[in-house]
This record gives sequence, structure tokens and C-alpha cells, in this order.
Amino acid sequence: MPSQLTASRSNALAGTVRAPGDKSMSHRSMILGGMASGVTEVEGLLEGDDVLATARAVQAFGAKVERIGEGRWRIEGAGGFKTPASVIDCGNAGTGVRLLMGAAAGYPLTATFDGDASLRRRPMKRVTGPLADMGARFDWRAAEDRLPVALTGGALTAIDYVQTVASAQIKSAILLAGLNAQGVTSVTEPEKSRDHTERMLRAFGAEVGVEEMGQGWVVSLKGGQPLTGTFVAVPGDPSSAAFPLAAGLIVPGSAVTVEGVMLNPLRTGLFAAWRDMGADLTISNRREAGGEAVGDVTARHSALKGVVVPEDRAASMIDEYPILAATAAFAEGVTVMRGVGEMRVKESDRISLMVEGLRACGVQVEEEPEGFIVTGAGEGGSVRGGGLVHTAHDHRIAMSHLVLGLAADQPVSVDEPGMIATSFPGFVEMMNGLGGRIA
Ligand SMILES: O=C(O)C1=C[C@@H](OP(=O)(O)O)[C@@H](O)[C@H](O)C1
Ligand SMILES: C=C(OP(=O)(O)O)C(=O)O
Repeated sequence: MPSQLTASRSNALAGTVRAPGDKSMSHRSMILGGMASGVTEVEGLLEGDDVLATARAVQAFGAKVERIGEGRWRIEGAGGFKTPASVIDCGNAGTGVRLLMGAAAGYPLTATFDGDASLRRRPMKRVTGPLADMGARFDWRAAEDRLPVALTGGALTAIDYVQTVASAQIKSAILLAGLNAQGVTSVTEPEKSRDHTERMLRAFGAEVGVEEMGQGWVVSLKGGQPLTGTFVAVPGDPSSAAFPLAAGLIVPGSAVTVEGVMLNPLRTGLFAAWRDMGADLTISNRREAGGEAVGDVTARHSALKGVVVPEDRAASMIDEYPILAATAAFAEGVTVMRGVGEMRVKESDRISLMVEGLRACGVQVEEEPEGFIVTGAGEGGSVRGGGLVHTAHDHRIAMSHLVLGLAADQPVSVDEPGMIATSFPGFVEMMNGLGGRIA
């Protein structure tokens, strides 16, 4: 990958592509496969850097992990994790490290977790706090709340945990630890976060209880349940499908179809927001795959209008605000995105980097502590582009600005584009195959 990528104004994009496998489900298939007894076969696995780091981690914890074809992996679980021989390096992956810490906490082992410079900046106490309440021990190796951290697991007791932020990573870490804790562990979420862990645990033979509560729910599970290896078909990642679809919406004359997109309603907030903005977005061939709703999504160039994104939709599209903001730059009027303070603790401070990047491309943006507001160019106007965007190694910041560059007047460049491979290997080739100009 070159040290910079530049996207230039493109003619209409057209064609049909397949989204890479869902990152959330791919991490979970590896981790549950490693915890289970027997063989798990995964199809459609996302072979991005984040998931490959999790695959190596699961192997280090004692499972046999083998690639048997493109996107096809075989995991022979040892029925539990063992003390690994070396440090568990989770690379750039927040999901990887937080879920692995939860899973590992339930076993009598010691393990040190680490990650790249970006992951070392992200808060870990949100997960180690509740795991410590269950009985795990954490020794911070550099600074409190930050990787690297050494975990001593085993002999856990169930807790009832009430979340203050809707986070599937926190919920999943606690549930995975709860599998090997004494008693019934529960997690209360004020707003529902993605439920792939719950669904996949059931596929591996565990019973998971759900009780609706207002806008949220209480998810619970009894400790001591064994997991049995199974077959997992991973559908396409809606968070990745968002990029070619966004290009379809903003490049005049375009029609782009992404096949096999997972349509779990806890992941499709972006599609709802785009529809509110007047996007011509259609879904066909609805079906089920891997225990999830799936469909083919087509985006056609649309005259978008600004909207106020409902704050209670944040959890269902938290990773999609950067690309929503890029499309909002072309909409008529103002798009208000609030209640998204969590964006500041992702691979980068995504609010401040989107504000900086969009401004470098001539877009009017206002920053707030927990949100941002984009004023779009509208149908008669145009987005200048022309910026060199600082991505702080954040894949979604890079891809969002490259998509913007396909419809802006002047080319848009991003630094350090190598990180795109954490979630979307083949992004540039896919976009160019549709008619985009990224080099
Ligand atoms: O559980 C998951 O797979 C994820 C949960 C989200 O994080 P939070 O749990 O921190 O909201 C999301 O941002 C991340 O990309 C993937
Ligand atoms: C936030 C993300 O991932 P993670 O938390 O796993 O690093 C993401 O993919 O946008």
C-alpha cells in the first residue's frame, strides 16, 4: 500500500459487488470456536488484520486454527483457554482485545494483552472493571486503563452489570466471562447494542436469556454451560457495504449494488438515516444466512437533504457516522449528529478527525463535545475537496474521505491508508472496479 491514496472525481459508478465478511461476527466466530469443544468451521470470514490478530490469539490460547480456503477457516477448540506462551497482540482491534479479555478471564490462566499505538490509547477499564468485579485480576503494565495489561483469570462469580454506555464490546466481554462464572450473569443495556454474541452463543449450544426493558434489555446467562463447535456462515458487513453504497448515493448517475449485506436491525441505523435524507436505497432478495437477516442493497445517486439523526439510533450505526458525514457534505441543508461521544474513543477521535478532514475539503462543519453538524452543499452546490486528510491510522476516516473525493471537485488524499486492511482488504480494488478513481 502506498503512503498516500488519492480519490479523484469519477464518472457514474455502476455494478454489483459483495461486501467483505462482517467484522463483529468474524471475531466472535474465532473466539467462540476457540472456547468450544470440537470443530468449528467458518465460511465468509473477514480476512482483515483485526480478525487475523484474533485468530492468532485464539491459537495462542490453545486452539488449532487453520485456513482451509478463501474465507474458510477451521478451528479445533480445546474446550477452554490455556496460558499463552507470549504476549497477546491484538493489533488495532478494540473488539478483539475486549472480547478476548472477557473470554480469557473465565479460565485459570495468566495472559498479557497489548496492541498497536492506537489501541494503546483506548480505554480498557470499561471492560476490566466489571471483569475485576467478577474476580479477575488486572495489572496495568504502563498506565492505568491502558494496554498493555496482564490478566489473571479463573474462579469468577457472576455479576449483574448495568451499562452506562450502549456497548456490545462491554456486554460481550461480561457474557463471555459469565460462561465460566458461578451463578447467573446479567447485563442491562439502556439501549440495545448489536447482539451477535448472544446469537452466536446460542448457535454454539448455550442458553441466553433476554428480557425487554424500555428501549433496552437485560441479557443473562448461567455459568458452566459448555460450548460445542458448529458451522458459522458470516454474512457481509453493513459497516463496510456503507462505503460503496455511499459512493453510489453521491456520485451523479451511479447505481451500486452490494450483495449479501447483513441486515440485523441493530446494525442498520445508517440505512435508516440515509432513507430519512431521501436516499434511493432499495433492498432485494431478503433471506437468512448465519442466523442473521441478509439482503442485497442498491444505492442510486440521490438528491439528499440534511436531517437530525435521532440520538437513540447511535448504537446501531456508531461506526457509520464518518461515512454519513461524508454523504451529508453533499446534502441540501444541515445534518445534525449528536449523542455520539463514543466516537471519540474509537481507533481515533473520530469527531475531531472528521471535522478536521471535512474542513480541509472545504465543508462547513461545527464540532460539539458529543457530536458534530455538517452543512451540505446541496444540489446546486459542490464540495471543493482538495484536502490532504490526516487519518491517525483510522480505517473508517480514510475510507470516508476517499469516498467523498470521488464526488468532490478536487482530488482528496489520505495519509497512512494501510490501515484500511484492518476491516476492508480490497477496498480500493472494489471501488475502482465500480468505476471509482482511487490511486
Ligand atoms: O462488538 C462489536 O463487534 C463492536 C462494537 C462497537 O464498539 P462498542 O462496543 O465500543 O460500542 C463497534 O464500534 C465496534 O466496531 C464493533
Ligand atoms: C471501532 C471499530 O472497531 P474496534 O473497536 O474493533 O477497533 C471499527 O471498526 O470502526
